[in-house]
Parts: sequence; structure tokens; C-alpha cells
Amino acid sequence: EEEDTPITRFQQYLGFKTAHPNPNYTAPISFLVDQAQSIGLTTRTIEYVSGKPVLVVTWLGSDHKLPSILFNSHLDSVPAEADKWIHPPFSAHRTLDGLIYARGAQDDKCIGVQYLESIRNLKARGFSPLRTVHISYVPEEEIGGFDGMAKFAASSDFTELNVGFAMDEGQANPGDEFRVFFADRTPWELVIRAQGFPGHGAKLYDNGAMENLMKSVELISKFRETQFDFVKAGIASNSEVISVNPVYLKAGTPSSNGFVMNMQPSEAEAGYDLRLPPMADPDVMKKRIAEEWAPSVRNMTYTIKEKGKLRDHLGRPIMTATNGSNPWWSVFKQAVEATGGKLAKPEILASTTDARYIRTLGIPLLGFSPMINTPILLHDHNEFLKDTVFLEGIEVYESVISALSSFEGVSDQVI
Ligand SMILES: CSCC[C@H](NC=O)C(=O)O
Ligand SMILES: [Zn+2]
Ligand SMILES: [Zn+2]
Repeated sequence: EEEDTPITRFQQYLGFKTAHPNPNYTAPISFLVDQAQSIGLTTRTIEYVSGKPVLVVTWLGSDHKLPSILFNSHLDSVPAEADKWIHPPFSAHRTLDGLIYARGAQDDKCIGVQYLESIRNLKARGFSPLRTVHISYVPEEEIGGFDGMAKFAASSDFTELNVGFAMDEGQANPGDEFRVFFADRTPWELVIRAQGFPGHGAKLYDNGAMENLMKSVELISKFRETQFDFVKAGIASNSEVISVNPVYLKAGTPSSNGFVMNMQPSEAEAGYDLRLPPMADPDVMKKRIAEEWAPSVRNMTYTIKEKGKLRDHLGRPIMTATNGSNPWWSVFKQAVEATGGKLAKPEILASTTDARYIRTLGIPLLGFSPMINTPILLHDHNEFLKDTVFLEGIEVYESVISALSSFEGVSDQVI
């Protein structure tokens, strides 16, 4: 006889092969639709880009005029190198001590199932929400969300949801406090290119392309070091500084067995992953790139692809307040504390999620994945989540969803 419990349902969801570059979106969506309908929730699937569906699950509140609450998660996962895992990454194998191994166990299939399981329990207890609760399942987050949340957030469907407050994924904590995130860093893809005189490999001369590029590489490494030093000295956390990491180098004259070794090439380029915290000044960064990292006097050019915005339409850094000015913050905080949980100091997320598309609309959003006493394994080999941690997360969401959806708002504001 097949068991059907929150854990086996989690394992089922983890079994779908949702890794890039060919994520299966149909199977997990039909599973989620079945789950949602069995709980008595309505579902709607929308394709803004063909083959890349967005699922919206809805639990209607008693007051349709009040703004709704949205819980988001992504359907897709990063790839996994199966031969480097102790259990196959889509087997969702559960060890005797309760560790469930799967790509996506932490990032972020846990919350996708916990949202539904907590509503199942709230319904069973007879709870009914004042505000409407929506859960969204979006594709393509791991590759930037451009064909997923970016399109959804820009749609009239999204506007019609009338979202007043939203939650999205966060990260695990090896310690015993729940982490919560009020902003994401913004990614820039930076490519710097150098041109220079070609010449014999034996010749010493100025203005070779490689030489020009290497000067920039050194300058960028120095800047990277100054930022990293703030972290090492404990002055800032990883996500509060600007990170710049080289991700590829491209140069050389190809030959049949590698590269021609006695030619200095006329072109060379390097690619960087750059992340800026919301307070960073994008213009200062651009000036540094133009004047120091890729100056035309050294025959250099560059391209920056900004994969998100740092400022909203009023020029304010895109972040959610975690103080008295944001009433949702205290509702959330109290709901977590009501379960006996402790919240860590709110943080900026070092990486980037779909949360940025929602915050950009001016909607307050907190990143949160209730996983304490858990090593941070997202994008790593042997990603796992302990069964008891998963189950405790359901209880945390019961408290969070019931509190947020019951929040009447503050007297003179419709929030
Ligand atoms: C260009 S946005 C990239 C989004 C991606 N998100 C998860 O890892 C990240 O690299 O942070
Ligand atoms: Zn994620
Ligand atoms: Zn991820």
C-alpha cells in the first residue's frame, strides 16, 4: 500500500526532472493542480511564453476588497552532476535518519509543497482567510526569470491579483534562527574586451591585446579584494558588498592541437558576474568600469547587461522595510515567533531571485524558507532537507499564512 503523507508528497514533487537545460514543467504542474484541487483550492495555468507555464493557486478570502497575499516559488532547478551525488538527484531518497536527498529539496521545492500542506491543515482546522491567498509557481527562475516571473509580474493577470504583500524563497541556516531577506542583489553581466597589436610571441612590445586585458584583470581583482576584505574583517556581510567574479576568459589563436604558441593575439576578452547590493550607486560603478576596467585608452570596450534594477521609479533602492513603517513586517515576525521560532537579523540575499520583479512593483516582499539547523546546500552536490525540518516548516507557514491573511490593515490605509 502506497503511503500518502506530507513527506511522500514532497518526495513526489522532488521526483520531477525540473533541472535546466530541459526542465519538465508539465508533470509538476499537473501534480500541483491535483494537490490544490484535492484541498479545495482553485487553479489557473497561464503561458506567457509557450512551454513555460505559470500556475496560480487561489484560496479566496472573505473580503474581496482587501489586497491579497502572494506566496511564490519556482518550478525549475539548477542541473545536478548525478555521478557526484550519494543518491540520485531526482530519487528523493530518504535515509534512516530522515535526510531527503534531491536537487531542489532546499531550492525551492520545499516551500512549494509547504505552502499547500499548511493550507490543507488550516482548512482541516476550519480556518478561513479574510484576505485572499494566492500561491504562484513560476518557471525559469534559475536562469533569470525573464520568461517566467518577469512576464507574469508585468501582466494584467498579476495586477488583477491585487497583491498587498508577498513572500518568496529564502535560504537555510546552519544555526537555529530563521533567516529572512528584505532585498536581493542585482546582477550585472560584464564583458570586457581588449584589442591590441598582434605580433611574434618572442617580441616585447606595448599595447598587445592580452597585455591590455591582463591589466584590467589585475585592477578588477584588486577591487574584488577590497570588497572581500570588508567581509573578512567583519565590517560587512557577503551580500552587503559588491562582488565581482571572473567566469570566463577568451583569447588566443586556435591551432589543430590547441593554441598557436608563438603569436600574440589581437583580441582578448573576459566575462564577470557582478552583483550590486541595493544601496550601491550604479553610476559610480559604471564610471569605474569605463575609466579603469575597460578604458578606451587601453583599446578596451565593454558591455554591461543589467539583469535587474537597483532603483524603483522614484529612484529609491528596491528593498522591503523591516521596521515599524511596514505593518506586514510585524505581522510576519509575530507569526514566526508564535511558533517558538527566532528570526535572525533581516538580510540582503547575496544571489538573485524572482522577488526583484515583485518588489520593483512597489509590493513589499520578504524572502523566507523555513530551514534551521540545516547546512546551506542550494546549487551544491547532495542537496538535502531533513524530514523533521520540512514538517516544522509547514507549521511555521500555518502561523504565517493565517496571520497575514487575517490582517485587517491599518485604519486609514488600504494595504
Ligand atoms: C540573472 S538573474 C540570475 C538568477 C539566479 N538565481 C538563482 O540562483 C542567480 O544567479 O542568482
Ligand atoms: Zn531558488
Ligand atoms: Zn537556485
